[in-house]
Amino acid sequence: MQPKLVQQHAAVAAVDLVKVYGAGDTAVRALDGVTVGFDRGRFTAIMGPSGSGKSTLMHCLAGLDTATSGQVLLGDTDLTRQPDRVLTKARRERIGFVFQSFNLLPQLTAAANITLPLDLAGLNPDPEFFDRLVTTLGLAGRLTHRPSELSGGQQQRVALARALVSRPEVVFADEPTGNLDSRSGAEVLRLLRDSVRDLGQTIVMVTHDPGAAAYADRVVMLADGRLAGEIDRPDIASVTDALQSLAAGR
Ligand SMILES: Nc1ncnc2c1ncn2[C@@H]1O[C@H](COP(=O)(O)OP(=O)(O)OP(=O)(O)O)[C@@H](O)[C@H]1O
Repeated sequence: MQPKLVQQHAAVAAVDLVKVYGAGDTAVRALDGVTVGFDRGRFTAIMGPSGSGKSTLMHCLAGLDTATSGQVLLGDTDLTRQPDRVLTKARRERIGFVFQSFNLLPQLTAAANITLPLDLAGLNPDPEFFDRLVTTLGLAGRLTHRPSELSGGQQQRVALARALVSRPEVVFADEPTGNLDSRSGAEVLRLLRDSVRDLGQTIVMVTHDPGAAAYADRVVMLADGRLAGEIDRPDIASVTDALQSLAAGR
């Protein structure tokens, strides 16, 4: 696909992205020329076999890792051409993160964890949006609690509020339900989907779980560091079939 076409509706895009770890005989080509756009206001899941490059792609898209060649476009900004201080600012102000391990600060209350990225950027939360977010996420009665006083599902909802509160251009979610029981996991996935539907949020999620991917609007498949197909409006059966075909080398 032409880079211009990929970029047009994309909140974030990779253009001919290559990532090589190491050098010489032991070099690993984790990304081997990936061109893909992630549309604004959509929920996309990245899937593929273990070692296919999912985490590497997400880390490069989020400016957490540098690519060997190619471009990462966040809106009109080419992240691959920016000095560290610009990358740090972009990560803080334009991108939200949700990790498998929640990554909350144990000494801070839920409310302080949620507003931390804004505090670090010297910005104030929009009080109306903050209230709407914590009410929607079922956290209104938990704001003074510390992470150790919250269940896993509640901690992940705090992490989700933290990712959404600045209305970032993209939220990256890395196996966000990996540490949750199936009920709490389903709740977090519903909330991710609702934030796309109700707030117009753009979400890119890496997952191994076809059940989680079925909440997305689109699934992008990777194999051996390359794009290996995509599914529009996925369901569990179509995702499982595609993964099985990849595993069988078809
Ligand atoms: N820091 C690193 N140094 C060397 N090789 C690496 C490094 N990180 C990843 N790799 C290699 O790059 C390839 C892609 O890894 P990556 O973690 O992106 O895959 P993945 O699809 O996310 O895998 P998984 O589903 O197992 O998490 C793998 O072969 C991996 O071993």
